[in-house]
Amino acid sequence: MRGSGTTTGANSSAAARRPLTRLCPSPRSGGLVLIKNPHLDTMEEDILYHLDLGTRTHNLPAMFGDIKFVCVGGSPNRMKAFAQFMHKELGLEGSGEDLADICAGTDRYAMYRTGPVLSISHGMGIPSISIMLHELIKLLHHAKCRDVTIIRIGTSGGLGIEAGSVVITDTAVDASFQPRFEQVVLGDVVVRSTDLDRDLAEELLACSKEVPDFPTLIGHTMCTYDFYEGQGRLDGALCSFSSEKKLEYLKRAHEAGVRNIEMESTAFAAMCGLCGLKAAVVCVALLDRLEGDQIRAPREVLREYQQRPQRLIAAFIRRRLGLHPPAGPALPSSN
Ligand SMILES: O=P(O)(O)O[C@@H]1C[C@H](O)[C@@H](CO)O1
Ligand SMILES: O=c1cc[nH]c(=O)[nH]1
Repeated sequence: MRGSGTTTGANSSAAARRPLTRLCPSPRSGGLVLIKNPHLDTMEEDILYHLDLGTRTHNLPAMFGDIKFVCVGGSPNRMKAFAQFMHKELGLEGSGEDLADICAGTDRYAMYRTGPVLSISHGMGIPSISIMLHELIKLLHHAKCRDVTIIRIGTSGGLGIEAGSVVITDTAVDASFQPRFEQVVLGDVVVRSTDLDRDLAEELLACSKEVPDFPTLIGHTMCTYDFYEGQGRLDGALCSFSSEKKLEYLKRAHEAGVRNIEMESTAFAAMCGLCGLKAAVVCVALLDRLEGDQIRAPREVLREYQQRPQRLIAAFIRRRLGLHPPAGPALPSSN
């Protein structure tokens, strides 16, 4: 049974860590989403402010109760393109071009649904994805969704892999290569596990055989709080280290099993894992960070790279729904 984490005082040593037991999950969820907040039961209404949805204003079970796949990614346009692509891949009526943004009342996040698939943007970085996930997980809970699989489809910097490769994360690690997510709660550091679903990662790797025109691999994903110094880049507005130190760090990451670097996976893995959601992270590498820092590939090439995780996830969802073998060579639109 997973607890919600261990705590340390913000300045105390690791030895002082003690388990946080008050929010332990029930082991029997029956496929429902597990909410680890006793206060929610006492609320008459829950306003999902950043999604522009709420339990009084919307019939969440009717709107979302049959959702089985949730896909998240940084960019609103990418997640719209993914929903439209999935609409075609599922053979649903109409072109899918007119799918409406369910969160149109706010410009924080964008959300689209097609069939049993929900596609949502989360912005850049842990604070942004964390806010979205709090509200999304509560939405799935209020809607009484069951057996939901959630996948982050993103971009990343590769480590020792060819640009355009797709990495399925087995373990999300922090910038010290540890499988943990640290969140400050009431001044204490709460440490949460970043386990992802191994079987799901293997299932996705098996599906990658259906999209053989790019390399797909399983590896650790390093999650950082910044794109520039935080990822060992020499090209930010600030840089406090040498090119030798940078390469030494990235090589150590590679030796620890890291194959790509992005900015959301530890928070995503920790929050989804604690709430009983089967979760995966699938990101394309836009460059090999052992070869440089700047993303130099032309926009067209980058657009095609971004479609790769989408195509893999489409093959996975089709397979799960029994819509196998895959349809023709459709491609997501250019976002
Ligand atoms: O899902 P995306 O492609 O936004 O994820 C990565 C990590 C950061 O959010 C962003 C940095 O460019 O890309
Ligand atoms: O290098 C990269 C590319 C995309 N996203 C990241 O976080 N890092």
